[in-house]
Amino acid sequence: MSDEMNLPIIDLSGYLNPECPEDRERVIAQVRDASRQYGFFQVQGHGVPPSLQHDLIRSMGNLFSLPEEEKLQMSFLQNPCRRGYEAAGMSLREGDPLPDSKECFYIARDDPIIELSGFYGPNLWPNLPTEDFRDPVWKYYEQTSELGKTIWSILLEGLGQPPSLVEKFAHRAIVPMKMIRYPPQSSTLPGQFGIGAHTDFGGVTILFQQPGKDGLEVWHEGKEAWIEVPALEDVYVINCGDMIQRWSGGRYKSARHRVINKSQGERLSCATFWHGDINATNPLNPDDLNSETVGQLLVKRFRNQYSMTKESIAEVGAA
Ligand SMILES: O=C(O)CCC(=O)C(=O)O
Ligand SMILES: [Fe+2]
Repeated sequence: MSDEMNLPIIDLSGYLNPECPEDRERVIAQVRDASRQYGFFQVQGHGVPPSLQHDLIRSMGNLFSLPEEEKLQMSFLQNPCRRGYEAAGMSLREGDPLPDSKECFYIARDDPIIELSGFYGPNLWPNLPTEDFRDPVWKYYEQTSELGKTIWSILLEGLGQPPSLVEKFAHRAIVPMKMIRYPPQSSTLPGQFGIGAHTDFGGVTILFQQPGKDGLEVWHEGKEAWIEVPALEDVYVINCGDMIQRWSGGRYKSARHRVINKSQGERLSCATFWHGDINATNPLNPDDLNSETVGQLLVKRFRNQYSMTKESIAEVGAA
């Protein structure tokens, strides 16, 4: 069941380049209200150039059209830092009848040395000319990573905190980026989702939908309805993950969402997840009894999917 509701579109330029103090305050209030009501909102005036968004789409096309065999050689399951390729049909959520139809490619911070169970380490890059993938994708990563941190500052200000509080958990922030391809719905099985209903588990998600390729739906608890989020040119979808919901004492929501590819052909999207430092605990409430860190959350998420050793789990302090 869908509904007439729309997620607000917020113009971030009032925060990034304010002409008067009211501009910033307006954006902070809009972000706060949307995060309370929906856990989701859309933004324009975000500063990521459209040309870079187009370069990302082109690069993702180059990657996903590589032969399946070559993609499988980059499997993230064989990579010590969980970077690389996830084939279609590999994610099955509890309660879903069928696995997701999506295929993905993961990158993250690029560190020369593998540390802390691979949460820090080098990326894996496909064998494509650098201008056809690595350069534009990295540029895009850096820009959306910056945007993620800015959104965190705005969210913190909405809770009456100074924007600089973000620096407390941004020393070597964990920021994975997931490039996603959804096959045409006609080539999926009946009842199969592009990505089944889930909440994001961590911090801020910066989601880019290929313009015109609708498919994202967000659950509105109050109305008990799925809100369709159109894929608009130069507009990002932002949402709060479970960690934000917890850190904010429930003031900001982490809303369930899913993807059913509504376009005729394939659909591309890209999610940058700005979580925070691996050992970060709730900066809003040092007395929070649930002091789960970003690293512990990540381990929880991954331990079913990967064979993580006891030692590597202990390294990030997760029993
Ligand atoms: O592709 C999309 O529109 C949403 C992706 C998503 O929800 C996720 O990767 O967590
Ligand atoms: Fe998600």
